[in-house]
Order: sequence, then structure tokens, then C-alpha cells
Amino acid sequence: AEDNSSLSGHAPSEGGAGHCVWYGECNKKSSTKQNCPYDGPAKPLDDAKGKALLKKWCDGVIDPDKPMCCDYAQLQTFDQNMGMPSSLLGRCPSCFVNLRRHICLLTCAPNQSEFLEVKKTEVNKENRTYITELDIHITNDYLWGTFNSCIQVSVPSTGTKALDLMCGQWGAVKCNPMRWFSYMGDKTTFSVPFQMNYINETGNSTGGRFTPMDPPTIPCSQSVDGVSAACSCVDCAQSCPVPPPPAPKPAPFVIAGFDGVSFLMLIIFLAGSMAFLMWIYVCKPKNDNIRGVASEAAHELDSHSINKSSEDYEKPSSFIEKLGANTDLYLQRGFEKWGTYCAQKPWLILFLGACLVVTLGHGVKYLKVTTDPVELWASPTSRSRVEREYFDSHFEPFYRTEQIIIRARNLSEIHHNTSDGIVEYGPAFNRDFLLAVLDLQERIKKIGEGEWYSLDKICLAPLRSVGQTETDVNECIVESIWGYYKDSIEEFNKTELDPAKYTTNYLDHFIKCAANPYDPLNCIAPYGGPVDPAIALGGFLQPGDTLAKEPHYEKATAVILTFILQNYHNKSLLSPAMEWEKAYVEFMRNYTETEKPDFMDIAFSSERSIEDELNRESQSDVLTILISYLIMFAYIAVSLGQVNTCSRFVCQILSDDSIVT
Ligand SMILES: CC(C)CCC[C@@H](C)[C@H]1CC[C@H]2[C@@H]3CC=C4C[C@@H](O)CC[C@]4(C)[C@H]3CC[C@]12C
Repeated sequence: AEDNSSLSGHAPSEGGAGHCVWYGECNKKSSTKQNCPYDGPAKPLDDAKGKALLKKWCDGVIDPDKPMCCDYAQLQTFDQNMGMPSSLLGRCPSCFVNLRRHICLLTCAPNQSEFLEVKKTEVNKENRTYITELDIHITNDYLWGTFNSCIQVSVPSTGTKALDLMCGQWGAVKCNPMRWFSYMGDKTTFSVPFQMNYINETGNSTGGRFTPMDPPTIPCSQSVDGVSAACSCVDCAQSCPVPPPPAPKPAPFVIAGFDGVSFLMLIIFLAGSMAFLMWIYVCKPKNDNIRGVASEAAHELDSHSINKSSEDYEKPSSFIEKLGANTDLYLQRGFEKWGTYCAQKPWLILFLGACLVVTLGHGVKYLKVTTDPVELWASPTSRSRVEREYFDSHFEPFYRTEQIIIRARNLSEIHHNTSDGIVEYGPAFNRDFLLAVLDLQERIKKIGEGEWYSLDKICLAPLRSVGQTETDVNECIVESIWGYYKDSIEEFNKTELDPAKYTTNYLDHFIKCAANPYDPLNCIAPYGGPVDPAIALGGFLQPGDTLAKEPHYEKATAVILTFILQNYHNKSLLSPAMEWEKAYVEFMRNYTETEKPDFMDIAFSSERSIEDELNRESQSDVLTILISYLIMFAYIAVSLGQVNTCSRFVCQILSDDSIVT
């Protein structure tokens, strides 16, 4: 190898036009070709096929009719090498166009020397000199613009991000523009012909000799030509629909620093009481007779007296009044007779009464206490209920969910040293805390083991093969952060070294999986599917944040375990699930009361919890209702039954005077 520094160090030619640094291909390197150094003016491209290739890849960047620094052979190599990035990034045109622009300029721009500097050349067996190392001066704006437009592009066939494959060992999560471009410029990377050192505008050691390449970039949320569509939401966060910001809360109603409503009520109460007292003590005429309850003269009350008929009053009564008084009279007489009869034949009456109660009481057999919230709170004819019914009977209802929310208590944040500086993790990432969560999760999975209602028989296991007879709990969907570590402490304890020699551990692994839960190798949970970080973690949203804005999952303060069970429209198939849920609630109650470590705060719920609660409430009501009925009966017996001796009533406290009517 010969260091050919004479090729470098061109001052931009007069008029700032620049010239070529290479032209044509001089050496073959496995699948790609290495260019020949050429230090002269650009040459016109006369080849029609070459122009077609330029139109295909560099439309609008390189003018095919003007002289340039590439020949047809180079354009062919270019064309051959674009297959791979095109299949990875082609889903998102703006990203791909951005990336292509600099490769076009690099390959063909007539003013190459303004931003390219050949650093090393070698001579091959045929005695031809070819380029092996090159500096590319490029602006930060371009690097960041292109990076930002490509970072989220996904590769659906592998379930990864395009930059997982294009950023070398960094993967998409730890990729940044410099890491990405240096990987693409590394001569050891497949299909890269020579070492290309991307030198960004700010890190200039060139002393202004070069004008950095600065192709314009298009954000991924914008269309490339104003006609075609922009990149989809999957490939570009900026393209995702943003929910309208919530309307600002109305200012609280406050009077003199107090809650407005309470304050007004207090004023009204005080004014009312004042007015009432004033009226009593000041305005009320001394000899005014309030028409009282006890007034014998009061017409209305007195009209109920059975001893007088309506004619006994001086004032003639209206028809309605007469009707009322007569009805009263007949009722009174009728019941008087009936009462006397009962009192004369108490045993017969008691016997007949008992018979009646027993016969009617048989209806209790058909009594059903409704605890299904849907039955209770939705009208059977409401449209949503009818539609739900139809859906459920054809496709089965939504799964049964069992959820446990575990919050870290009195644990501090974790500071983790990474190649991107110190990253702060929320207390939910405390090692002991997570291990305790795993322990709890595994014990819940074992509830009912070996019984007819064990979890593996009732859970939702979508990846189980049809007709499979042997079932395993590990096939059950469990949405838990431990899915990222395959529910294994060994996986959890694994550490690695990243390219910058920083140790990476479970924390880095989490960041990687939160960014791409579908990563088939590293992040897929044991059940065979992804774990959504927004469901497995809690407490990571700062006030005002939404899930739409790439939340910082690593700030989580709580973890959530979700177990998903199969649900059936046909309620009779639900008994194993009901039984398991009962055992689960029992277990959780016991765990939170006796075993829960101090650093955990636990809340749990099961699908049957609402029904259980309704059941419990209606049962606790029974006692209340019984007692109030007893009191009512006692009152009626005492006040209407003319009880006048203590011997007839057990209650000694009630003296004759107070109850005699
Ligand atoms: C898949 C990954 C990581 C790499 C993706 C970027 C590839 C496609 C880029 C990076 C560097 C690029 C090369 C840079 C320089 C030249 C020399 C030119 O005369 C023909 C094109 C050619 C050969 C480019 C082809 C495309 C290329 C290989």
C-alpha cells in the first residue's frame, strides 16, 4: 500500500467549481468495485443506459446532461448495491431518497473535490491504482435529517427495525447518525468498497479547505414529491395521528379562597337561619295561633275523625272531602270487624297465615340474584347490548383479564452508565424488586397445578397448535416485563460489552425490547408473542404526556402483570376459569397480607371481581333489610296495637303513657 497524499489536499479550483477525485473502476473487491483516482474535470456521460440508471436513482440530484465524475460501470455497481437498502428502507420513500442523495453526490457530483478527499490508494497486480480510503465532509444537518427520517423504518418480514441491520452492533436503539454512517462507511461492512470516513461539519480539522456536502433532507412525515404518500405511522412517529390536546380545565369556582359552592351554601344557610330566628322573635304576633297538629278545631285533620260525619261541621264540605271521609269510615269499620275476628280465633288465623307463607315461600327456589354487571346496568334492548350479544355469540366474548399492579415503594432510581452517558431508570427496575415480581408471577402460574382448573387449561395460548393435547403454562399469554428475559433469571443476569466497551445488562436489554417488543430473537416472551411495554409497566408518563409521544418506559415506577384467560359466551364452560380466579384471589389476598415484601405496593383484580363485589354487597344488604323490617314491625305492633301493659310486650322501657294513642 502506498500513501498517496499527493492526491489529497486540493484547494477548491477557481470559481469554487471543484473537480473529480475519481473516475471509472480499477479493482474488484469481492462483490463490489474500487474506483480509480482521477484528478481532473468532470466528463459527460453519453451512455443512454447510464442516463436511465441516473434517472432511476439520482433524479433531481445529478443532471444527466452535464459532465460528471462517474462512468457507466460505476453506475452499474451503484445499481447493484442499492438492492439491499432499497428492500430495507424502500417502505419509507423520504428516508430512502435522503440516503440516496448523498451516495449519488458521492459517486457522480462534478465538484467532488469540494467535499471528498482521497486518503489512501493501492496498486493491484495489473499495476492499476485504486482508492482504498476516503474522507467525506458532510454537514451535521444532513446526517441528522437522514437519520431521523430512517430511524423508525421497520422491516415487517423480520419484525425488526431497518437500522437494527444497518447500524452494526449498535442496533436501532443505540444507533445515532455518526454510528450509523461510520458503519456504512466501514470497509469491513458488506458491499462497502473502501474505507469512507464521514467527517461532520462541526468536527472540522480541515481548516475550511472543504465545503461540506449538504444535500437537502425531507422529514419522513412529508411526501418526497408532493404527490405520493408520506411514510406510514409504523415507520415514522411524526406521521402518527396526534390526538387533539385536551381542552383546558375550567378555572375552579372560588370565592375568597374557599370552594365557591360550599361558600354560597354556607351564606344561604346562615341567611335562612337568621331570617327564621328574626321571624320567630321579632315579627311573630304574640297571640297568633299556629294551626297545629294538635288543634281540635283544625278542619282538615279533624275530618278524619270517625266519630263525626261530615254533616257535623258548620262549614259545608266539598264532594272530595266527603268521599275521603266516607272511604275512611268504611275502611275503619271493615278492618275493625276483621281485627275482632282475628283476635277471637288467633290459632286458626296463625295457622292459615303460616300455610300461606310456606306456599308462597316456595318461590324462593326460583330467585336468582343478578350480579352480572351487563345484566344489571344495560337495558336488554339497548343497541350496544344487542350488538354485543350478536358479536359474542358468533365470535366469543373478549378475554378474561387478571391484573396485578405492583408499585415500587421507597426504592430509589437507578443510574446506569452507558455509551450514551448516564441513564436514569425508575425504581421499578430495582433488581430485588424485579426478582420478587418474577417469584410472584411464577407462583401465580402454579395456582391449581394438577387440578381440573389449572392455568394451562384455561388460559389464552394463541400459539398452541391445533389439536395439541399436552398443555404447558408457558404457552399462556402473560404480559409481564419478565417476558423480555424469557422468565429466566439466567437471561436476566446476562451481561455483554457494547462496541464502546461499556457493560450492558438487563437495563439495556429492556430499552432494546421496549423499542421493539417484536424482536424475534431477544424480546419475544415465552408464549411466543410480544409484551407491550405500555401494558407491562406503569408510572412512566409525566403529567401531560401521552403514549403517542414515545414515552420513557425506563422511568417506570410500577410493573403490571396481566394474565389472559379464554372467555366463552356459553357460561357453563366458564366454571374452571371461575374456580381458578377464586383460587387466585384467595392466593393474592393471602400474599398481600402475609408475604408481600415491604418494597411492594400491590393492587389486584380478576375478571370475576365485579361480580364478587356485587354479590358481597347484596348479601350484606340482607342483614340491613332484616333489621329494618324487624324495627318496623316492632314499631307497628307497639304504636298501633294498643299495647298498654308491659306484660304484653317484652320491652320494658316503653311505659304506657308514651305509647297509648
Ligand atoms: C446494508 C448496509 C449496512 C450498507 C448500506 C449502504 C450501502 C448500500 C452503500 C454504502 C456505501 C455505498 C457505496 C459508496 C461508493 C460507491 C462507489 C461508486 O462508484 C459506486 C457506488 C458505491 C459502490 C456505493 C454503493 C452503495 C454503498 C455500498
